[in-house]
Amino acid sequence: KKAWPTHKLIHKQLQPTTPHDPFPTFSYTGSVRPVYPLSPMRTLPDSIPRPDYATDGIPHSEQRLFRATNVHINSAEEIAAIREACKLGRKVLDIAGAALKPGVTSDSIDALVHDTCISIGAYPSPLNYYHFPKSVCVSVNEIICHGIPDQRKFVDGDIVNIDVSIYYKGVHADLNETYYVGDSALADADSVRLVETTRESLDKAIEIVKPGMPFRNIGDVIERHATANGCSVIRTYCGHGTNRLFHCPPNIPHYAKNKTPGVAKPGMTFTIEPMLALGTWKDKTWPDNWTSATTDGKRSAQFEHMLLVTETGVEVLTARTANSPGGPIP
Ligand SMILES: COc1cccc(Cn2ccc3cc(C(=O)NO)cnc32)c1
Ligand SMILES: [Co+2]
Ligand SMILES: [Co+2]
Ligand SMILES: [Co+2]
Repeated sequence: KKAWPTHKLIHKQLQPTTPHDPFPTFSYTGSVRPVYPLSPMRTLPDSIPRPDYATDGIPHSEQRLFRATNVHINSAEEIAAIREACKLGRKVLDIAGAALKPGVTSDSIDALVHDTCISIGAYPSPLNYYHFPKSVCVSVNEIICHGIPDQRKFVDGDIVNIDVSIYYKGVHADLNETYYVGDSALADADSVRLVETTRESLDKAIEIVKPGMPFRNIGDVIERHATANGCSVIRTYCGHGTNRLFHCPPNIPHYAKNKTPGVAKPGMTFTIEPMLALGTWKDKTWPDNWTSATTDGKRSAQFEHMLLVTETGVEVLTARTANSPGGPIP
C-alpha cells in the first residue's frame, strides 16, 4: 500500500475538514454552535448585474448618503422594478422555507438560495455586503439575526429564520420569516408564543402605515404587542429604507418611545423587521463578527416585510399572494 506522502498529510492536518467549532474559548450564550469549515465562497455568472459592494465589500453608494436623513421617493419606474424584485424575493424565500427539514444543513439552504438567485438572474444581496461571506442569513433559536450558513444540521424543534435579500434590475428586495423545523417546535408552547407574537407584531405595525404616519410610532405598536405576550424587543437592529440601496433612510426602531425622525410619504419603500425574544432584549455578537445572539441564550424570532407607502395607505410588496402560496403554512 503506497505510503501517504507526508506533505499531503501535513497539509491535511493544517486544513481540518472535520466539522469543528472555530471559537472553542468563546462563551456562547445558548446551545447553538458554529460548525466549520464554511463552504467556499459562491460565485455568479458575469451576466448577473451586481451591486457596487460585490467587488470590494463596501457599499460606497450607501456611504455617500451616510449622514442624510431625507428619504428617497421612488419614481414609477423604480416602484415597478421594486414590485417585481419583491415578488421574486418572496418566491426565493418560499423555496428556501420549504427545504427546511431535520438533518438539512444551513449551508444547503445557502446553496439553494444562491442557485435560485442565479436561475432568475438576481444577485443575492448579502453576498460580500460588508464582506458577509454567504448569500442568505440563517438564524437558529437564540440567534437573533445575521447567522452565517454553515455545516450545522437543523434539528427537530429548532426555530429558524431565513432572511432573503435579492438585487434585481437595479433594486433590492428584503424579507424574512421564522419557520418551525419538524414537529417538536410546534409543541413547544414558548416557541409558538414567541414566533406567533412576532408575526402578529409585524402585521399590527403594517396596519398603521399610511402617508403622514411618523416612523417613531411603529415601535410603540410592536412593543405593546410584545409586552402583552411576555416577549422583549431587540433594540440593536432596525427596519430600513430599501430601494436602489440595500440600506438607507429611514431608520425604523422596533421598540417603544424611540425618537427616529421622519414621516411616511407615498413612494417610500422600507422594511419593518421586528426581532422579539423570550427573555432579554440584549444581544451579543459571536467572534465571527456577524452572528448576533441573545445574551441569556433564550430564543428569538423575526419576520420582515418590505412596504410601499401608497396615496391611501400601504402595499405589502413581499406579501405571500395567491400565486406564490409556497412554503410551509404554520
Ligand atoms: C457592519 O456590521 C454588520 C453586522 C451585521 C451584518 C451586516 C451586513 N449584513 C449582511 C446581511 C445583512 C442583512 C441585513 C438586513 O437588513 N436584513 O433584513 C442587514 N445587514 C446585513 C453588517
Ligand atoms: Co432581511
Ligand atoms: Co432588512
Ligand atoms: Co432566531
